[in-house]
Amino acid sequence: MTEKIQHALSESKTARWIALILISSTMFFAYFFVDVLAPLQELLEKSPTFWKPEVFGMIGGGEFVLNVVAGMLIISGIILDKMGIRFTLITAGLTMVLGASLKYYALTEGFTQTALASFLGSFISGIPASAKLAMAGFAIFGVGVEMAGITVSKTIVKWFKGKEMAMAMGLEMAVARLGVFAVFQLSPVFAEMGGPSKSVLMGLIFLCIGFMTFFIYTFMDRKLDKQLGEAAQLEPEDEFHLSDLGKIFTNPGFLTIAGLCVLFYSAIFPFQKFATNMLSSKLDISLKEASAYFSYFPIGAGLLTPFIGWFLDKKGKGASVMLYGAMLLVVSHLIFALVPAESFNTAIALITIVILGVAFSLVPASMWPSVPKIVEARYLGSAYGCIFWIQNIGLMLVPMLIGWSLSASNPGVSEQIAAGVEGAKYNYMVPELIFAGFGVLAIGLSIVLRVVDRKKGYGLELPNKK
Ligand SMILES: N[C@@H](Cc1c[nH]cn1)C(=O)NCC(=O)O
Repeated sequence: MTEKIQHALSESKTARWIALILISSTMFFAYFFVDVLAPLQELLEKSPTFWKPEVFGMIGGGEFVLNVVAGMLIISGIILDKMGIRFTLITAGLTMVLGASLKYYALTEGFTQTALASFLGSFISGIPASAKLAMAGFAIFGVGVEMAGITVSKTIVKWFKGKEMAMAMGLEMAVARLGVFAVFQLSPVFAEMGGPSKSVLMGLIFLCIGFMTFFIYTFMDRKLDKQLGEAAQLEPEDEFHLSDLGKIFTNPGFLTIAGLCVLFYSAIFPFQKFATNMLSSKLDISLKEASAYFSYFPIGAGLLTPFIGWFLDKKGKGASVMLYGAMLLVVSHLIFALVPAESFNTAIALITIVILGVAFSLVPASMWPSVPKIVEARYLGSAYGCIFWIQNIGLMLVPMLIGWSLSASNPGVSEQIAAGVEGAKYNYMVPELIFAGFGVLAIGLSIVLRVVDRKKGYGLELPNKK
């Protein structure tokens, strides 16, 4: 058995990195689609869609509805542990393409003429028919993207455990963040060519390419499993049981990391949806320019993440790094909230984006490789599923909260924007203070995590590389 492991494909550096490139490429396209409408908030507020900030926030949160309410993320984790990596990757890829196709259809002219559009427009008149269908499509896509995320994490553990695991996870996230960079650069350009539906169509085409890279990877995965043979087969007592969910939800390390995860990411991903409009309002610049500035946030974070991962593999200090990330998160959101528009300029905006980008590399780089240290390998997929489920509750509700708080703290502005009033813009102080509040709570939980780690001996401060 030892010999089999020694000759396994995962022992070849080249094979490991090829596997990583293939699965990361899909995540590039998936993250592109996640934020494809983010730079287009103001366009969507106007004709023909008329999506107010609350509706825009609801669509953003809608991505996570099925994962949270129907428990799809927990089910995805169980599917992963029971059915394996190959089956789950293909299912995730197809689900993303299906959901994205629906979202695209919702924004086409063709849809507005259909009986479905009349039916969807016949109830809850504050939410346009296009928004309702787009939300349904995005919710289906959301099941796929989260299923893909947990499967990719488990796949990286399979190939890199005991080797360059944090660095590999960091690189995967870097490639995914490049997808966010690309979308903030390209989505406004595509929208100029044919409106928001053109941007979504391009995102859909990219997702089809992403499905192909997942598919190609499955051949490597099959080969690795064949080579490992019985070494890869779990003993009956090692199999995943439903009762393991109880173990996950009573594990103090898991609960603290999950809490930290929902707080931290609630101040990042929902912020991404509103950041273009916030920068454009605060700096008084066009959406295209604001979107281009903001694109440096994911790319900066992405470039730094593998280096932080490399450091964590060599030196450890994972729990402390999460604390520093939470601190930087608070600093950046407080700058966005409290520096008045008259003093806020491009330099301050870029410096603040860099601070937030550093936070966005410190926390993910240390958080995801920490999970295999606190749970057993046989239910690792379910543990990732459960963490993402808790995270998705925040990602579902926070965009709605932010959209609502933006409208409530700026009475009459959305009506002015829809009517095309020159110079009408939002003040983002209240939403930014809400984001900073999540960061403060995340600092508290990072401190708790360090205490729990010391008490339970998870080794979160130890290097990953043996
Ligand atoms: N929930 C996942 C994937 C995701 C990205 N945007 C919305 N959902 C996640 O948080 N992955 C970890 C990361 O740091 O990207």
